[in-house]
Amino acid sequence: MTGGTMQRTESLSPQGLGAALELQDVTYRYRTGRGQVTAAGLGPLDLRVAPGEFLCVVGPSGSGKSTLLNLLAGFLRPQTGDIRLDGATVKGPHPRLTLVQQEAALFPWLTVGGNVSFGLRGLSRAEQARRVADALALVGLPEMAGRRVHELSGGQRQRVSLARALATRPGLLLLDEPFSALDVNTRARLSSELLEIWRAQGITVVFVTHHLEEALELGERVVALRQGEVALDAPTTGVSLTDLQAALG
Ligand SMILES: Nc1ncnc2c1ncn2[C@@H]1O[C@H](COP(=O)(O)OP(=O)(O)OP(=O)(O)O)[C@@H](O)[C@H]1O
Repeated sequence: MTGGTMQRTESLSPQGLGAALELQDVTYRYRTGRGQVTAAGLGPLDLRVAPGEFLCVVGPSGSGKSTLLNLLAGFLRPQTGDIRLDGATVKGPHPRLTLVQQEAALFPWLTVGGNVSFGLRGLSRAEQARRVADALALVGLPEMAGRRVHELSGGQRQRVSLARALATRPGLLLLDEPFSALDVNTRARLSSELLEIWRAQGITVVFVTHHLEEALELGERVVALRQGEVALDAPTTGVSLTDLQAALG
């Protein structure tokens, strides 16, 4: 583990939503159709992310970023080691964490509000309505609950996708290239909005991106993956673009 990340308690909001994440000796190797283990995958990986920390993960295509996110989200189970969220092993999709993907996967037959409340079944109608309103306000779409998804721009769809994730009040927000399909200006606006939300909510964030500059601008800390292993893990204040490029080879 590097750089004092577990001491960063000052970014915790009073709500203290952020979860602690810990990966210990995690490996995952893909198998061929015949069940033979390949060299492709991830690990062995040790990583700790402190409550309320904003970690960016970068790496070239095939370096293991999606594998890492799928492991963190509980969609894949590690073949060795342990992934713990607030001390408890992640054994599958977990209510304290949520994943926002590159393309907003919204249900076209539901309204914006219906999409945002989708993960809130089981809560009272009043609580669902409150959370939908709060989440849409957080992403800057306060009046959009009744709108149809097909009426939205790409940036608005991604905002709704983020609102849907935030409405579940996650402790850990996983983001997989969430803005890469958007134009440069929308991307910059959404990035700064995400930072504001993170500061206000104190959520732990793991943000995967191809863009090294984006990682350095957004994250408090950056992990660079290369062929499934950590090539660099450091606070972004102490890393230059050249350092990152050099680490990735
Ligand atoms: N379903 C799969 N079966 C076999 N190998 C896989 C599978 N998915 C990924 N891999 C391999 O595992 C390694 C890591 O892939 P992964 O998708 O995690 O990389 P990535 O960094 O997310 O790439 P990209 O940026 O292109 O999405 C690569 O060598 C890839 O070819």
